Amino acid sequence: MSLGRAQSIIADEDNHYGLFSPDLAEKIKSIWQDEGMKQLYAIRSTFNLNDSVSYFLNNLDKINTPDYKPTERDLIMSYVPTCGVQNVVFTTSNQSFQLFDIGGQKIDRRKWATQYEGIDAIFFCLAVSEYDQVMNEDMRTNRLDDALQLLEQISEEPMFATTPIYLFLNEVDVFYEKLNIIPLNKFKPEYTGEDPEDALDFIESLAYGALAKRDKSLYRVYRCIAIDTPMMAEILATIFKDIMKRKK
Ligand SMILES: Nc1nc2c(ncn2[C@@H]2O[C@H](COP(=O)(O)OP(=O)(O)OP(=O)(O)O)[C@@H](O)[C@H]2O)c(=O)[nH]1
Ligand SMILES: [Mg+2]
Repeated sequence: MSLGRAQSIIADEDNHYGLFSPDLAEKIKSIWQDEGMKQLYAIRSTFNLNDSVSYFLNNLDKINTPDYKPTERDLIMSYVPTCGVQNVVFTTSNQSFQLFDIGGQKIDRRKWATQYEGIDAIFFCLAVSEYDQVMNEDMRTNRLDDALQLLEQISEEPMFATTPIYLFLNEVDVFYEKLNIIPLNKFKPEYTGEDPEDALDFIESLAYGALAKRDKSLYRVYRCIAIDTPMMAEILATIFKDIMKRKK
């Protein structure tokens, strides 16, 4: 029955954008409840499905209304790939900051380094949960290996020799959830630990390895869940204080 519903959703291409008809919304909800779908969702990383899909499908009734206005939470949960470089100016603790948000996709990386002389800090976000995933760009390169290699490259870039790097080991929640289904040693055979903490320590040790040639005072490592706003507020407050202290 679900297969028939799925096929009719795919065929109904004209109604994929904008408000879904009640019939289409019901079909989507019914498929989302399907047992097979639950099993498929548990292995979503094998086909690079975004982690916030459950959030939006669980909230379909709220979203699929003509006067729907996204909440702050909805915006945090949405994935909008950064194209090129986004320049954001914001104020915190009476201090203005300029942030260059650089897309992590390979195509955006060509613009790196050459433009960023004289910056006060680098924020590097590494998704620890991506240990089993490949890059969309080539469907081959392991995402964790790629991120670690890029971290090492930035860490050793002469232009950033005195720039502090704040490394976010992000998506710890997804990482813990995933470990039960996809063992870490399947992708990192050298990992011999047993519990989730060992696994995170192991990933952290890989990150320290990538930063090894850098003076210890020039980087800080944080484990985090970016969608946990209070957690991020606390971490970022510490970081912005640290940046200001370094500038004095
Ligand atoms: N569960 C969970 N989801 C997260 C976490 N961090 C980010 N996400 C989700 O992952 C997606 C990340 O989106 P962005 O922050 O736009 O991604 P990005 O890293 O800037 O990606 P690019 O712009 O392509 O480089 C969003 O759907 C977030 O809700 C996390 O710690 N836990
Ligand atoms: Mg982005």
